[in-house]
Amino acid sequence: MPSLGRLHLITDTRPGCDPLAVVRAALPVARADLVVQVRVDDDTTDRQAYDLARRVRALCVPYGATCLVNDRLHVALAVDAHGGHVGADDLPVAAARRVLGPAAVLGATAREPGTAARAVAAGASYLGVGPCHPTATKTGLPDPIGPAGIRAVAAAVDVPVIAIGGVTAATVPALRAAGAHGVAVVGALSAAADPGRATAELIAALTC
Ligand SMILES: Cc1ncc(COP(=O)(O)OP(=O)(O)O)c(N)n1
Ligand SMILES: Cc1ncsc1CCOP(=O)(O)O
Ligand SMILES: [Mg+2]
Repeated sequence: MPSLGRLHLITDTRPGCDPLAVVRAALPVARADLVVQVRVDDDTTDRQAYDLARRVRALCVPYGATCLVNDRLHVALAVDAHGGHVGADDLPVAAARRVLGPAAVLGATAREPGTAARAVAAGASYLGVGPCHPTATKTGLPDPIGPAGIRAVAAAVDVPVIAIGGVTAATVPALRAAGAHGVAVVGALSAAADPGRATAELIAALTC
């Protein structure tokens, strides 16, 4: 399995956002270090999710970037994405691995070592761990776990840990020092005035 990119761009499809514009800006900067996770609102139709995922995959491939689909693994298969990401409200990791097959990239959400270890045992290729810091992007989240939470999970598993939740370029160094392989962001890129420059700042923090 190829190494996993360090910067995970999670698409923001809220009103006023242009997810494809952000992806187009990030790709020439992050190239193969970019993972684009197609995440849509719950009220988005499968057809809309399919159309977005198909276009994201087509943009990613020439740069060697990875295209994943959040939650909707049938859409991941339909567009021949590189894999998917599941959490507690999605297919169990073992079932997701059966759906995607052994070669796919499969991410799972965890926030403590026990869940993390079980997800890896069930077939997760990487873990999305958080929320690390406060975020308004997703509601109903548990309390942030901070770099200490990342450290506890990273010590318990041998797959890449991707820190998520309130991540900015300024918070990357502490998350990396705690053991994170990379980070996942929504707002740091979707709300950036210059997503290309914001991508460069995140990549610099991830690779220095
Ligand atoms: C990299 C990464 N980590 C965590 C999540 C959250 O996934 P999940 O818990 O399934 O919640 P939703 O994203 O489906 O609302 C993620 N998407 N990516
Ligand atoms: C989907 C998700 N899961 C945990 S936090 C989060 C949203 C992260 O968004 P942001 O990077 O804007 O804090
Ligand atoms: Mg989910």
